[in-house]
Amino acid sequence: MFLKHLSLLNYKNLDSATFDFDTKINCFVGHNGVGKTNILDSIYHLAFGKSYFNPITSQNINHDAEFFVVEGTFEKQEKEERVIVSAKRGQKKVIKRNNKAYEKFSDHIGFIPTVIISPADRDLIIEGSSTRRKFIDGVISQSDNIYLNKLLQYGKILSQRNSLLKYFAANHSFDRDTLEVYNLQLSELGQYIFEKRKNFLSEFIPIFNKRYADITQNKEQVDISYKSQLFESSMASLLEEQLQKDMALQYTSVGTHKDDLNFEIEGHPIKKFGSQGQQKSFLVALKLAQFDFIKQISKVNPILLLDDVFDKLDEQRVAHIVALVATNQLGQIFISDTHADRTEAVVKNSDQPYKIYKL
Ligand SMILES: Nc1ncnc2c1ncn2[C@@H]1O[C@H](COP(=O)(O)OP(=O)(O)OP(=O)(O)O)[C@@H](O)[C@H]1O
Repeated sequence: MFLKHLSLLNYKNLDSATFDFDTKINCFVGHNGVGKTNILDSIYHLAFGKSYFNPITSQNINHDAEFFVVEGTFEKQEKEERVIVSAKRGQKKVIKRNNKAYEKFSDHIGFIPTVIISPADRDLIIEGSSTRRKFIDGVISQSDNIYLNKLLQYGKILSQRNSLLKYFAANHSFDRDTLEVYNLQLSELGQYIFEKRKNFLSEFIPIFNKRYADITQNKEQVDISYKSQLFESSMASLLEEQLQKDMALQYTSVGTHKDDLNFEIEGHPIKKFGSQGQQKSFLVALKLAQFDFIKQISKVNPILLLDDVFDKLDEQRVAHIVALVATNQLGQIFISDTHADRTEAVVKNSDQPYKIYKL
């Protein structure tokens, strides 16, 4: 699968641009702030229906414009697929595939398998648990639409249950039957999400470990483990046990929305004890494992977006990625970089066809 053609209108700082891409390597080079990352992000937008960097749609519209349009023509299993994402200020975003608008954006997720490696990935290590939940949910959802829909349903019921708890507090009331309806649904969905995440991680972690060992030549031992309250108790029992606390807090304090991942190096949290280089290797391994996992399930090479990696990674890690490109393990790749010479040297080295766009 590859992106053949991209056209942008008023997407962030890009007023109007069109590209005809190579099926292998495409590089965007230019000074800081010219819009290289924004081009990669527009491709991400076609795949996920939102920006990787700024999920607020209206902020992706050029400051001086009323709307943006991103249009991509992909070739997937020898068929041409046209995806258009457009947004107008004050209106709902529209995503179309072959001229037909999606009713549910979630139906589009996974259609254009895509992985991004970016300096912003650092949030996965330094930020709170929601970034790590989003990561695993994103990887699973790209290959499992049922999971994505259950996850969305869970979020909806959770917020309804929280509203109910607030209503009880505001009105000094309690209605066990109504609460029970939410508990039942939340328990079923939570249990499903827990099982899926657990099974996914049992497959994903060995892939990740292998990628980390390849990048670092087996230098140190890293690990990912799944942290969930559901290991101790079923979702239904947790909700029951914590009812008094939830009533006092006026929100649901237990469930899969509290899950997290432990990222460790030699048995210690990588956030506190990993060097910068080890953290970078960890993140690249995580993303390449995402690539492998999606490829294994979808049977196509995901599009790989490499944002600023040459600037932010050291030589050894860059050499590793280039070697992957050279051995043709990857599919179509988009690279952004500030140094034209460096990019050219790297991609020439890979012996693969490429195009360089100077912005
Ligand atoms: N909605 C918007 N309207 C106009 N400009 C925007 C909008 N959102 C972001 N920008 C601008 O886009 C520019 C950043 O573009 P981008 O991140 O793609 O740069 P880059 O070429 O990748 O730079 P670097 O090499 O520093 O990463 C900034 O100048 C930013 O202010």
